[in-house]
Formats: sequence, C-alpha cells, structure tokens
Amino acid sequence: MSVRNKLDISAYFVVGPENTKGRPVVPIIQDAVEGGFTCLQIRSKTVSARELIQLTHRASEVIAQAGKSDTVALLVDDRLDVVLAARKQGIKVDGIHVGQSDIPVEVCREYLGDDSIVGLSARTHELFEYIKTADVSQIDYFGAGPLHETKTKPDCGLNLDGKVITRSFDDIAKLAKLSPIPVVVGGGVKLADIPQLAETGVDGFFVVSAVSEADNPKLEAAKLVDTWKSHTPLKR
Ligand SMILES: Cc1ncc(COP(=O)(O)OP(=O)(O)O)c(N)n1
Ligand SMILES: Cc1nc(C(=O)O)sc1CCOP(=O)(O)O
Ligand SMILES: [Mg+2]
Repeated sequence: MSVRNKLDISAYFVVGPENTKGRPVVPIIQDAVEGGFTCLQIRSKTVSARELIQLTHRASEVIAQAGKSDTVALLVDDRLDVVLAARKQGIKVDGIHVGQSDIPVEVCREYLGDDSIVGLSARTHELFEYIKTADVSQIDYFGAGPLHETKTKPDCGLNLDGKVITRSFDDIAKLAKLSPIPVVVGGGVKLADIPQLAETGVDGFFVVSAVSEADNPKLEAAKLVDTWKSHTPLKR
C-alpha cells in the first residue's frame, strides 16, 4: 500500500540546506523524523538539481533507517524533474508539493501516478471562496498560511495588492470546515501556536525554522509533535 493511502500531515517538516543556520541538514531531518514528524518536504531555492536529488536520497535513507518508510511521507517542493530523476535512480519519493504558480497539479499527477501524493498551496486572495470551489480531484491536501509573517518565506501570503495577509485562528477554523480535503497550516508557526492551531480542526501544522533553527532540533520536534497530539485527542 502506498503512503498516499495513509497520508498523515499532522506534523509536517519542510527543510532545505538554507534553513539550518549553516549546520548539516541530514542530522536535522533525522531529528525531525525521530521526534515524530509524520511528513517531510525537501525544499530548496538555492541548491542544484543534483544536490536536491542527493538530499532527497539521504532523507529517504533516514526515513528507512527509522523503519518509517510506510508511514512518513517524503515530498519535494516544486521540482517535478527532481522527483522523476530521483525515482529513476530507485529513490523512494512519495510525492510533490506545488504552489499556485508552479507546475499544474494535473501534470504532476499524470507524471507521478495514482500512488503519489500531490499537495497544493491554497490561493491567498479570495481564500475561502477558492477552498470551497477549487477542483480537488487531483490533490491530497491544501497547504495554507501564513499564521504569522516569516523570514523563511517573506513573500508568503501576498495578496493581489502586494500586502501580506496573515490568517487568524478563526480564519483557519473556517478553512478547516470549508475544505473538502485535508488542510495543513504553516508560516511562522512556533510551539506556542500549536494548542490553538490544533483546536481549529485543521489536519496538521507545517514548520521550517521552529525545528531547523532550534538549538536542539530533536527536542523541539518532539515538543511540537507531543503538543499537537495532546490538543487533538479525537484525531489520535
Ligand atoms: C505544506 C506546504 N504548504 C505551502 C507551501 C508553499 O508552497 P509555494 O506556495 O509553492 O511556495 P514555495 O514553498 O515553493 O516557496 C509549501 N512549500 N509547503
Ligand atoms: C514554505 C512556506 N510556505 C508558507 C505559506 O504560507 O504558504 S510559509 C512557508 C515557510 C514557513 O517557514 P517557517 O516555519 O520558518 O515560518
Ligand atoms: Mg512552490
């Protein structure tokens, strides 16, 4: 059975080499996986395709060594070419996350097949109308945000007028109710946000810096995961 059928986006770590304050990225991925993160996305806007493939390979090994290849999903941000090239080399990659201006989800689905996970960032403007009416037939979940403005992605949440829109917990609760598919929320999310975020009813949270920049990434990962679990009793 593919990971797609039991996709768990409750604790979703997004990371690339530019997010680790100069530290090697693979041990931090290992910390996140051992800390209980359920989904991993390799995202880099700076490294070459070859380096992305190599990092994806290392990440898949970390997941395999933890005995979690059947439960922890490994995705790549934006790069359909990297997913295809990695698979060609025999690397287990479970899918892709794309945004509104990236490769269309239909193309991702066509090339990756039905066993793969395709995640899509929700539109920023007219978000609620979009969530209600979007064609979700090819996608597994919506990524939405930001909860707070964030240095990791200064352009996230840009509205048509160029202003950043952050989402209140009430907005997120509304989103969770309206969406026909699972929703994961990120953007500036820190440990202190997790209880309220969990109570909105969304399916998960995603973070970069809360783990990748932590002094002790494994401890921080475990705290995020445990706090989420303790505030989502019905979903456990
Ligand atoms: C889980 C998740 N949600 C949203 C995003 C943002 O994707 P996108 O809008 O394509 O922006 P970039 O990440 O490509 O800068 C994401 N990566 N993951
Ligand atoms: C990759 C990404 N997408 C976002 C969105 O709002 O769509 S925010 C973001 C980066 C989140 O990084 P951090 O946890 O360090 O704030
Ligand atoms: Mg993108």
